[in-house]
Amino acid sequence: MLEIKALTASYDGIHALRGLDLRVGDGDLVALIGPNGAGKTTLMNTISGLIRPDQGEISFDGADIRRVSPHRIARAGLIHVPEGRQILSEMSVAENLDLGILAAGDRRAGPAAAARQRDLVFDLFPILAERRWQIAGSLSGGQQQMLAIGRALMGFPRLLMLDEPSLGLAPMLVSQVFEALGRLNASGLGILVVEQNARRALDLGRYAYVLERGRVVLHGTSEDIARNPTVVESYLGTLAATAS
Ligand SMILES: Nc1ncnc2c1ncn2[C@@H]1O[C@H](COP(=O)(O)OP(=O)(O)OP(=O)(O)O)[C@@H](O)[C@H]1O
Repeated sequence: MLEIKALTASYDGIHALRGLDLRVGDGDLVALIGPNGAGKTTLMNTISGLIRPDQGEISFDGADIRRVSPHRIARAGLIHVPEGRQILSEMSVAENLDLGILAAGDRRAGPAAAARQRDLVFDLFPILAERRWQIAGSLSGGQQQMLAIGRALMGFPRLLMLDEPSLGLAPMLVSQVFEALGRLNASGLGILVVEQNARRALDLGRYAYVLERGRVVLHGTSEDIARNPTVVESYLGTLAATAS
């Protein structure tokens, strides 16, 4: 589904991605972990067309998307929930969800399919149904994250990319959001998720990539990564004390 080869990207000549390979198959749930500055956000922004790569390949369903605009990438079914959520805080929950339909473009199904998709979002996050007429900016951080995911779902994604969906969320809300991601994946949706907390990432994903300084330094099944001595020492050991 998503295939990345030898990808490089930079900011004003400073390399952020240095020859990165990654693959997300149909219906996979893949977690990206790594320290601050490893390039996780840059990778997501490059995949979704917000940053032009210097070199390398990015293909989605076999099509080269390196020079494709972000809205066309979303139309193809690759939808990005950026870090910081970026919901429209002056608009209601319902209006934010309706805007998500635009991402589907030509793939947009009729009103009946959109209504079914809205029901799916409300089933996944019942609080959004309760608050559908509320101004989005008045939601809690966790509810805003649910809205950001809900809005992305309204674009009928085939691969959903999420950048740190747990950032700033209370542990109970993290569990709710991750449980929702697990349910979506079980229904066939491909998911690529950046998660700062390695323990959570490995619990969530079936497959994981560890990024450091713009490169993949390790990848494998979550069980294998969780047993890797370097990961245990660098990520799990120190995080065990702070993990919720
Ligand atoms: N807009 C920017 N301008 C210049 N350099 C940037 C910019 N954004 C990121 N960088 C640099 O690119 C590298 C990768 O950053 P990136 O934000 O992709 O890492 P990350 O793994 O997502 O880290 P974090 O967990 O802190 O978000 C870092 O060295 C960072 O300082």
